[in-house]
Amino acid sequence: MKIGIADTTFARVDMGGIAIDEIRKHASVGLERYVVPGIKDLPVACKKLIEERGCDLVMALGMPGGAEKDKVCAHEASQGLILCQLMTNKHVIEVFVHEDEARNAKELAWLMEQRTREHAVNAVRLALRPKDLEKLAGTGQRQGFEDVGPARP
Ligand SMILES: Cc1nc2c(=O)[nH]c(=O)nc-2n(C[C@H](O)[C@H](O)[C@H](O)CO)c1C
Repeated sequence: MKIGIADTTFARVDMGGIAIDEIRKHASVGLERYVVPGIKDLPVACKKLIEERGCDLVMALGMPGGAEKDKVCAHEASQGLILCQLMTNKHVIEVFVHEDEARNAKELAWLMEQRTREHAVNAVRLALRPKDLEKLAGTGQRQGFEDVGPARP
C-alpha cells in the first residue's frame, strides 16, 4: 500500500509534512511526496503519483487564497482532481483550506494543521480500514472546525 502526498509552495503551512507525520502515526505504508507551485498543478501531480509512482490513494493538499481569482482557481483545481479520480479509478482526497476561512494567521495555521491531520486519518481509513468509515456514516464529521453531529427528528 502506497499513499501519495501532493502539496504546494503557495500554501502558508507545510501541509505535506503534516500529512506524512499523521499517516506515520496510524499505518505502516509507503509514502510518495510531490510538491508543486499551486493548486492548479495538483491534478497532474496526483495522476503521476498514481500512474508513475504506484500510489493507491493520494491526498491533494492546498490553500486557495482569499481573492475571487483564487476561488475560481480552486474550483478549476477541484474539477481537475475529480477528473483525475475518474481517469485513474483511485481516490484523491482533496484537502483545501481557504485562506479566508480563518480570522487571522494563527487560526489559519491551526485550521490547516487540524484539517490536514483529520483527512490524513480519513486517507488511512479509506485505504486500509474502510469499515471504520462505515461506522462513522451519517455522523456529521467535519475536518478542522468542530463536527456538527447527526441531525435528529
Ligand atoms: C490566482 C492563483 N491562486 C492560487 C491559489 O489561491 N492557491 C494556489 O495554490 N495557487 C494559486 N495560483 C497558482 C496556480 O495554482 C498554479 O500554480 C499556476 O497557475 C502555475 O501553473 C494562482 C495563479
